[in-house]
Amino acid sequence: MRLFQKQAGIFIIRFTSLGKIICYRKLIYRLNNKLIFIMSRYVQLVMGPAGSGKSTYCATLMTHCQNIGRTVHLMNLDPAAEKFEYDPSIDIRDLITLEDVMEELQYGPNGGLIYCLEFLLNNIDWLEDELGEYENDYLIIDCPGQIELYTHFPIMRRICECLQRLNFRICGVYLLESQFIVDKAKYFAGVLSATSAMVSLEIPHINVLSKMDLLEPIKKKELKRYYDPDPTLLEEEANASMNSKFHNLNRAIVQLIEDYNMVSFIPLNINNEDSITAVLSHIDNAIQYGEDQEPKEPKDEDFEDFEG
Ligand SMILES: Nc1nc2c(ncn2[C@@H]2O[C@H](COP(=O)(O)OP(=O)(O)OP(=O)(O)O)[C@@H](O)[C@H]2O)c(=O)[nH]1
Ligand SMILES: [Mg+2]
Repeated sequence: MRLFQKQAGIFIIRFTSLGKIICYRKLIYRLNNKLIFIMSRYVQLVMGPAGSGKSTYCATLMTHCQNIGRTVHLMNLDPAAEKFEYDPSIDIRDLITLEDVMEELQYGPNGGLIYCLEFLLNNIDWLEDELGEYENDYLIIDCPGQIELYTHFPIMRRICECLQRLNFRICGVYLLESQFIVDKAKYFAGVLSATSAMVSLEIPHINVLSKMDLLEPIKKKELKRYYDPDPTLLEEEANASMNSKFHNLNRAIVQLIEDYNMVSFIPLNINNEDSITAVLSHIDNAIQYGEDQEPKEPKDEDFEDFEG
Protein backbone atom coordinates (compact mmCIF):
# COMPACT_ATOMS: atom_id res chain seq x y z
CA MET A 1 0.00 0.00 0.00
CA ARG A 2 1.27 3.48 -0.82
CA LEU A 3 1.57 5.49 2.40
CA PHE A 4 2.23 8.88 0.87
CA GLN A 5 -0.59 10.91 -0.61
CA LYS A 6 0.36 13.56 -3.12
CA GLN A 7 -0.95 16.94 -1.99
CA ALA A 8 0.41 19.70 -4.16
CA GLY A 9 3.56 21.16 -5.62
CA ILE A 10 5.46 24.33 -4.90
CA PHE A 11 7.62 26.13 -7.40
CA ILE A 12 11.32 26.60 -6.70
CA ILE A 13 13.22 29.30 -8.54
CA ARG A 14 16.94 28.92 -9.19
CA PHE A 15 19.60 30.70 -11.21
CA THR A 16 21.46 28.77 -13.91
CA SER A 17 25.20 29.09 -14.54
CA LEU A 18 24.30 31.68 -17.20
CA GLY A 19 22.41 33.78 -14.67
CA LYS A 20 19.05 32.79 -16.19
CA ILE A 21 16.16 31.88 -13.94
CA ILE A 22 14.75 28.38 -14.01
CA CYS A 23 11.69 27.25 -12.23
CA TYR A 24 10.80 23.72 -11.21
CA ARG A 25 8.06 22.07 -9.26
CA LYS A 26 8.68 20.21 -6.05
CA LEU A 27 6.05 17.77 -4.89
CA ILE A 28 4.59 17.81 -1.42
CA TYR A 29 3.20 14.61 0.04
CA ARG A 30 1.11 13.99 3.10
CA LEU A 31 1.96 11.29 5.61
CA ASN A 32 -0.09 11.01 8.82
CA ASN A 33 -1.17 14.63 8.57
CA LYS A 34 2.40 15.82 8.07
CA LEU A 35 3.43 17.49 4.84
CA ILE A 36 6.67 16.13 3.39
CA PHE A 37 8.75 17.38 0.47
CA ILE A 38 9.71 14.79 -2.07
CA MET A 39 13.23 14.93 -3.34
CA SER A 40 13.84 16.00 -6.92
CA ARG A 41 14.79 13.48 -9.53
CA TYR A 42 18.15 13.65 -11.26
CA VAL A 43 19.38 13.17 -14.76
CA GLN A 44 22.64 13.38 -16.66
CA LEU A 45 22.23 14.30 -20.30
CA VAL A 46 25.34 12.84 -21.93
CA MET A 47 26.17 14.74 -25.11
CA GLY A 48 29.09 15.23 -27.44
CA PRO A 49 30.24 14.66 -30.99
CA ALA A 50 30.04 11.23 -32.65
CA GLY A 51 32.51 8.77 -31.19
CA SER A 52 33.50 11.03 -28.27
CA GLY A 53 32.81 8.16 -25.84
CA LYS A 54 29.26 8.88 -24.65
CA SER A 55 28.05 5.27 -24.53
CA THR A 56 31.31 4.13 -22.92
CA TYR A 57 30.97 6.92 -20.34
CA CYS A 58 27.38 5.85 -19.58
CA ALA A 59 28.42 2.22 -19.08
CA THR A 60 31.38 3.29 -16.91
CA LEU A 61 29.13 5.42 -14.71
CA MET A 62 26.53 2.66 -14.44
CA THR A 63 29.20 0.27 -13.15
CA HIS A 64 30.64 2.89 -10.81
CA CYS A 65 27.22 3.77 -9.38
CA GLN A 66 26.44 0.09 -8.84
CA ASN A 67 29.74 -0.25 -6.96
CA ILE A 68 29.00 2.69 -4.68
CA GLY A 69 25.41 1.57 -4.11
CA ARG A 70 23.66 4.30 -6.05
CA THR A 71 20.70 3.17 -8.12
CA VAL A 72 20.79 4.66 -11.61
CA HIS A 73 18.98 3.82 -14.82
CA LEU A 74 20.14 4.10 -18.38
CA MET A 75 17.96 5.81 -20.96
CA ASN A 76 18.78 5.57 -24.64
CA LEU A 77 17.89 8.50 -26.89
CA ASP A 78 19.78 7.21 -29.92
CA PRO A 79 17.38 5.56 -32.39
CA ALA A 80 20.39 4.16 -34.28
CA ALA A 81 22.09 2.55 -31.29
CA GLU A 82 22.95 -1.12 -31.71
CA LYS A 83 23.91 -2.59 -28.39
CA PHE A 84 24.52 -1.54 -24.82
CA GLU A 85 26.51 -3.00 -22.00
CA TYR A 86 23.51 -2.30 -19.72
CA ASP A 87 19.95 -2.69 -20.92
CA PRO A 88 18.32 0.73 -21.08
CA SER A 89 15.30 1.12 -18.78
CA ILE A 90 13.84 3.59 -21.28
CA ASP A 91 14.69 3.21 -24.95
CA ILE A 92 13.62 5.43 -27.85
CA ARG A 93 13.94 2.31 -30.06
CA ASP A 94 10.77 0.99 -28.38
CA LEU A 95 9.01 3.94 -30.01
CA ILE A 96 10.87 4.31 -33.28
CA THR A 97 14.11 3.10 -34.88
CA LEU A 98 16.32 4.79 -37.44
CA GLU A 99 16.40 1.61 -39.50
CA ASP A 100 12.60 1.64 -39.96
CA VAL A 101 12.56 5.34 -40.86
CA MET A 102 15.32 4.90 -43.45
CA GLU A 103 13.61 1.85 -44.93
CA GLU A 104 10.03 3.11 -44.98
CA LEU A 105 10.53 6.83 -45.64
CA GLN A 106 13.75 6.61 -47.67
CA TYR A 107 15.53 9.08 -45.37
CA GLY A 108 19.31 9.24 -45.04
CA PRO A 109 20.91 8.61 -41.62
CA ASN A 110 21.05 12.26 -40.47
CA GLY A 111 17.61 13.30 -41.72
CA GLY A 112 16.26 10.02 -40.34
CA LEU A 113 17.68 10.76 -36.90
CA ILE A 114 16.09 14.22 -36.82
CA TYR A 115 12.81 12.62 -37.95
CA CYS A 116 13.00 10.07 -35.10
CA LEU A 117 13.59 12.72 -32.45
CA GLU A 118 10.86 14.96 -33.85
CA PHE A 119 8.58 11.92 -33.76
CA LEU A 120 9.48 11.56 -30.09
CA LEU A 121 8.58 15.20 -29.46
CA ASN A 122 5.25 14.70 -31.21
CA ASN A 123 4.65 11.72 -28.93
CA ILE A 124 6.03 13.28 -25.77
CA ASP A 125 3.32 11.60 -23.68
CA TRP A 126 5.08 8.29 -24.49
CA LEU A 127 8.22 9.67 -22.85
CA GLU A 128 6.25 11.08 -19.93
CA ASP A 129 4.63 7.66 -19.37
CA GLU A 130 8.02 5.94 -19.51
CA LEU A 131 9.52 8.44 -17.06
CA GLY A 132 6.56 7.96 -14.76
CA GLU A 133 6.51 9.37 -11.27
CA TYR A 134 9.23 7.24 -9.71
CA GLU A 135 10.69 8.64 -6.54
CA ASN A 136 14.41 8.82 -5.95
CA ASP A 137 15.09 8.45 -9.64
CA TYR A 138 18.47 8.95 -11.29
CA LEU A 139 18.78 8.64 -15.06
CA ILE A 140 21.79 8.66 -17.34
CA ILE A 141 20.71 9.58 -20.86
CA ASP A 142 22.86 8.43 -23.74
CA CYS A 143 22.29 10.89 -26.59
CA PRO A 144 23.03 10.57 -30.30
CA GLY A 145 26.29 12.06 -31.61
CA GLN A 146 24.85 14.55 -34.10
CA ILE A 147 25.73 17.87 -32.49
CA GLU A 148 23.11 19.78 -34.49
CA LEU A 149 20.58 18.24 -32.08
CA TYR A 150 21.99 20.40 -29.28
CA THR A 151 23.11 23.37 -31.30
CA HIS A 152 20.54 24.56 -33.83
CA PHE A 153 17.49 22.27 -33.48
CA PRO A 154 15.34 22.86 -30.39
CA ILE A 155 14.86 19.08 -29.95
CA MET A 156 17.04 18.55 -26.88
CA ARG A 157 15.73 21.73 -25.33
CA ARG A 158 12.16 20.42 -25.60
CA ILE A 159 13.24 17.10 -24.06
CA CYS A 160 14.87 19.03 -21.19
CA GLU A 161 11.67 21.01 -20.67
CA CYS A 162 9.74 17.75 -20.45
CA LEU A 163 12.23 16.41 -17.86
CA GLN A 164 12.02 19.62 -15.84
CA ARG A 165 8.21 19.43 -15.84
CA LEU A 166 8.62 15.99 -14.26
CA ASN A 167 10.85 17.35 -11.49
CA PHE A 168 14.16 16.21 -12.91
CA ARG A 169 17.25 18.26 -12.17
CA ILE A 170 19.40 18.00 -15.26
CA CYS A 171 23.14 18.22 -15.71
CA GLY A 172 24.46 18.44 -19.25
CA VAL A 173 27.65 16.37 -19.54
CA TYR A 174 29.46 17.34 -22.72
CA LEU A 175 32.22 14.97 -23.82
CA LEU A 176 35.14 16.02 -25.98
CA GLU A 177 37.98 13.74 -26.94
CA SER A 178 41.18 14.66 -25.12
CA GLN A 179 43.37 13.83 -28.12
CA PHE A 180 41.84 16.64 -30.16
CA ILE A 181 41.94 19.30 -27.53
CA VAL A 182 45.74 19.72 -27.50
CA ASP A 183 45.45 21.23 -30.97
CA LYS A 184 44.44 24.90 -30.47
CA ALA A 185 42.16 25.16 -33.48
CA LYS A 186 40.36 21.99 -32.38
CA TYR A 187 40.24 23.28 -28.82
CA PHE A 188 38.41 26.40 -30.02
CA ALA A 189 36.05 24.30 -32.16
CA GLY A 190 35.32 22.00 -29.20
CA VAL A 191 34.72 24.91 -26.84
CA LEU A 192 32.35 26.50 -29.35
CA SER A 193 30.29 23.33 -29.78
CA ALA A 194 30.11 22.81 -26.00
CA THR A 195 29.18 26.49 -25.45
CA SER A 196 26.53 26.24 -28.11
CA ALA A 197 24.93 23.25 -26.34
CA MET A 198 25.14 25.01 -22.97
CA VAL A 199 23.60 28.22 -24.25
CA SER A 200 20.78 26.52 -26.14
CA LEU A 201 19.82 24.10 -23.33
CA GLU A 202 20.22 26.46 -20.34
CA ILE A 203 20.90 23.67 -17.86
CA PRO A 204 23.83 23.18 -15.45
CA HIS A 205 26.66 21.95 -17.62
CA ILE A 206 30.08 20.35 -17.30
CA ASN A 207 32.67 19.54 -19.95
CA VAL A 208 34.51 16.24 -19.76
CA LEU A 209 37.69 15.33 -21.60
CA SER A 210 37.23 11.69 -22.52
CA LYS A 211 39.71 8.92 -23.43
CA MET A 212 42.47 10.22 -21.15
CA ASP A 213 43.86 6.66 -20.96
CA LEU A 214 44.85 6.93 -24.62
CA LEU A 215 47.04 10.01 -24.13
CA GLU A 216 50.80 9.64 -23.85
CA PRO A 217 52.18 11.00 -20.54
CA ILE A 218 53.85 13.94 -22.32
CA LYS A 219 50.53 14.96 -23.91
CA LYS A 220 48.77 14.60 -20.55
CA LYS A 221 51.13 17.24 -19.09
CA GLU A 222 50.44 19.51 -22.05
CA LEU A 223 46.70 19.00 -21.67
CA LYS A 224 46.69 20.15 -18.04
CA ARG A 225 46.99 23.71 -19.29
CA TYR A 226 43.61 23.32 -20.96
CA TYR A 227 41.65 22.19 -17.90
CA ASP A 228 41.18 25.73 -16.73
CA PRO A 229 43.16 27.83 -19.18
CA ASP A 230 43.78 31.52 -19.45
CA PRO A 231 41.94 32.41 -22.69
CA THR A 232 44.16 35.42 -23.41
CA LEU A 233 47.23 33.22 -23.31
CA LEU A 234 45.53 30.77 -25.64
CA GLU A 235 44.70 33.58 -28.02
CA GLU A 236 48.36 34.60 -28.21
CA GLU A 237 49.40 31.00 -28.85
CA ALA A 238 46.68 30.46 -31.42
CA ASN A 239 47.61 33.68 -33.20
CA ALA A 240 51.24 32.61 -33.34
CA SER A 241 50.34 29.44 -35.22
CA MET A 242 47.58 30.84 -37.47
CA ASN A 243 47.34 33.14 -40.44
CA SER A 244 46.79 36.80 -39.39
CA LYS A 245 43.41 36.93 -41.08
CA PHE A 246 42.11 34.65 -38.29
CA HIS A 247 43.37 36.83 -35.43
CA ASN A 248 40.15 38.85 -35.10
CA LEU A 249 38.16 35.62 -35.10
CA ASN A 250 40.40 34.22 -32.35
CA ARG A 251 39.86 37.42 -30.32
CA ALA A 252 36.08 37.13 -30.73
CA ILE A 253 36.10 33.47 -29.64
CA VAL A 254 38.26 34.23 -26.62
CA GLN A 255 35.88 37.07 -25.69
CA LEU A 256 32.95 34.65 -25.93
CA ILE A 257 34.76 32.09 -23.77
CA GLU A 258 35.49 34.77 -21.16
CA ASP A 259 31.91 36.08 -21.24
CA TYR A 260 30.43 32.66 -20.58
CA ASN A 261 33.14 31.69 -18.12
CA MET A 262 32.97 28.06 -19.17
CA VAL A 263 36.42 27.04 -20.30
CA SER A 264 36.95 24.43 -17.64
CA PHE A 265 37.26 20.75 -18.49
CA ILE A 266 37.31 17.73 -16.24
CA PRO A 267 39.58 14.91 -17.43
CA LEU A 268 38.16 11.39 -17.39
CA ASN A 269 40.22 8.23 -17.39
CA ILE A 270 37.70 5.37 -17.34
CA ASN A 271 40.35 3.02 -15.98
CA ASN A 272 40.91 5.14 -12.90
CA GLU A 273 38.27 5.00 -10.15
CA ASP A 274 39.39 8.35 -8.63
CA SER A 275 38.94 10.04 -11.97
CA ILE A 276 35.38 8.68 -12.29
CA THR A 277 34.61 9.73 -8.71
CA ALA A 278 35.87 13.26 -9.45
CA VAL A 279 33.64 13.61 -12.51
CA LEU A 280 30.62 12.32 -10.59
CA SER A 281 31.19 14.71 -7.71
CA HIS A 282 31.30 17.67 -10.12
CA ILE A 283 27.94 16.52 -11.49
CA ASP A 284 26.52 15.97 -7.98
CA ASN A 285 27.55 19.49 -7.15
CA ALA A 286 25.96 20.91 -10.30
CA ILE A 287 22.59 19.30 -9.60
CA GLN A 288 22.91 19.37 -5.80
CA TYR A 289 22.45 15.63 -5.59
CA GLY A 290 21.46 14.43 -2.14
CA GLU A 291 20.76 17.97 -0.95
CA ASP A 292 17.20 17.16 -0.01
CA GLN A 293 16.79 13.58 1.14
CA GLU A 294 13.55 11.96 0.24
CA PRO A 295 11.55 10.56 3.13
CA LYS A 296 11.64 6.79 2.63
CA GLU A 297 8.45 4.83 3.01
CA PRO A 298 8.75 3.45 6.53
CA LYS A 299 9.07 -0.29 7.02
CA ASP A 300 6.35 -2.00 9.09
CA GLU A 301 8.47 -1.93 12.26
CA ASP A 302 9.26 1.79 11.82
CA PHE A 303 5.64 2.57 11.23
CA GLU A 304 4.65 1.91 14.86
CA ASP A 305 6.78 4.92 15.86
CA PHE A 306 4.94 7.13 13.39
CA GLU A 307 1.61 6.12 14.85
CA GLY A 308 2.94 6.82 18.33
N1 LIG B 1 40.54 3.64 -24.68
C1 LIG B 1 39.35 4.23 -24.62
N2 LIG B 1 38.48 4.04 -25.62
C2 LIG B 1 37.29 4.64 -25.52
C3 LIG B 1 36.92 5.45 -24.41
N3 LIG B 1 35.67 5.91 -24.60
C4 LIG B 1 35.27 5.41 -25.77
N4 LIG B 1 36.23 4.64 -26.35
C5 LIG B 1 36.16 3.95 -27.65
O1 LIG B 1 35.78 4.91 -28.62
C6 LIG B 1 34.84 4.36 -29.53
C7 LIG B 1 33.57 5.19 -29.51
O2 LIG B 1 33.03 5.11 -28.22
P1 LIG B 1 31.49 5.23 -27.93
O3 LIG B 1 31.31 5.15 -26.45
O4 LIG B 1 30.69 4.31 -28.76
O5 LIG B 1 31.24 6.73 -28.43
P2 LIG B 1 29.85 7.47 -28.63
O6 LIG B 1 30.09 8.91 -28.31
O7 LIG B 1 28.78 6.78 -27.85
O8 LIG B 1 29.60 7.29 -30.18
P3 LIG B 1 28.24 7.60 -30.98
O9 LIG B 1 27.10 7.07 -30.16
O10 LIG B 1 28.43 6.88 -32.27
O11 LIG B 1 28.19 9.08 -31.16
C8 LIG B 1 34.63 2.92 -29.09
O12 LIG B 1 35.47 2.10 -29.87
C9 LIG B 1 35.06 2.91 -27.64
O13 LIG B 1 35.57 1.65 -27.23
C10 LIG B 1 37.88 5.64 -23.36
O14 LIG B 1 37.69 6.35 -22.37
N5 LIG B 1 39.08 5.00 -23.52
MG1 LIG C 1 26.90 5.99 -28.46
